[in-house]
Amino acid sequence: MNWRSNRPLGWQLGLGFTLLAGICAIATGVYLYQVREHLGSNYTAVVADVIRPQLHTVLLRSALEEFREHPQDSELIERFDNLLWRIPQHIEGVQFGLSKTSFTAADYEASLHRLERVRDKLPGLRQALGETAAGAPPDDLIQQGFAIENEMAQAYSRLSHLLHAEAAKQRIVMERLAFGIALLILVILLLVGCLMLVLVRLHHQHKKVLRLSLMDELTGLGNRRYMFNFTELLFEQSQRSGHPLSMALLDLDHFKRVNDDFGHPAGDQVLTVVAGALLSEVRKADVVARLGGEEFCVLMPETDTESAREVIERIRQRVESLSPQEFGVPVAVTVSLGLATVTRDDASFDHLYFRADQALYQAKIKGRNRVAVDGPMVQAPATP
Ligand SMILES: Nc1nc2c(ncn2[C@@H]2O[C@H](COP(=O)(O)OP(=O)(O)OP(=O)(O)O)[C@@H](O)[C@H]2O)c(=O)[nH]1
Repeated sequence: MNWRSNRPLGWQLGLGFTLLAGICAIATGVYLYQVREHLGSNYTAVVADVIRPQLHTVLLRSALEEFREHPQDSELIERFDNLLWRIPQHIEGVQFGLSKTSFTAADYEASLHRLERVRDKLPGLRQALGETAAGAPPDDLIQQGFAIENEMAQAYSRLSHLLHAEAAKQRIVMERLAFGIALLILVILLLVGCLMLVLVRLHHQHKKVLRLSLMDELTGLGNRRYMFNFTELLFEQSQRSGHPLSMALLDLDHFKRVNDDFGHPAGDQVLTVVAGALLSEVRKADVVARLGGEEFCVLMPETDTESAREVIERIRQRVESLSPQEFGVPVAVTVSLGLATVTRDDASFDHLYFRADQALYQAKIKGRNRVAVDGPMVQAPATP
């Protein structure tokens, strides 16, 4: 397993995306700070304040045109008077609205100056209106009225341009902001995706490490730790249910000679072939492990001594029948096996293990290549 090379990958991915997300967050923050002034201004209200008086400018002009035809029309005089009354109110509204925006005074100073002049001229226009109403010719009224209308038209037109330019800027700001937020969301999604990927990989690696920590690398069988994972459980189950549990220990005979005569790699090959043979002779429910060196173990749940003895005898014969071709070296390999089955006297699994080991010892000292059961020998020594 390439455990070492995967660790930096997860670390780099995490760091890379955290940095990217951090940079995006900082950039968005700085940008938001910069555009805050634009977004904070209430331009919509000012636009209304400017458009309304622009309409009154038009009304003023058309009323003045009417005065040429009907100077003493009382309805016209009343309408005109009403317009004059509203002009200062609108000027105040515009002044107030502009003060709430982020415009600097320099942006709208000239326009406000014109509107101030309009306000100053209004009393004179009112007086001219009164004189016209009293029967005087409307020339003075029309002349003063057009002068005021001209000032107002220019002032509101400049303000209108200013607001249009600002609205265009605001639109760009909003577009960039939307883009920035979309980018940020994308980065966050990518970050989450990558983190999930890293977690999945770590989970797989964890499972792999766990599996390898329980596996014998040479033979692919479980190792000593793997076997001890089962022992307590199987032993307790057997004690509780009263069902038999048998344990066999298998040890290769004179294995040292194989190493000495043909080298360690040949010895490894012999161990691997024996492990395969061992595995092929047991049931799926049995637990097979290599305890270390040339020693193996088979745990057989729900198996009494007689049945277990048959199994391990079969294993012994199978190993004995393996050909030198299968080992890759000219050797005849035999194994000795010790068997023990759980009894009422076994206080722990260790005791069962001890008895199986004792039986194995018996098989060895009686001449090897044989099966020994904890207690009496069940198989005659094989021919030397
Ligand atoms: N090739 C190989 N040899 C191993 C491995 N583990 C242990 N051995 C060898 O197995 C041999 C065991 O030798 P001994 O304990 O004397 O046992 P034996 O030669 O089988 O003799 P008996 O068990 O008494 O029949 C030693 O030479 C160890 O070096 C392994 O993984 N690969």
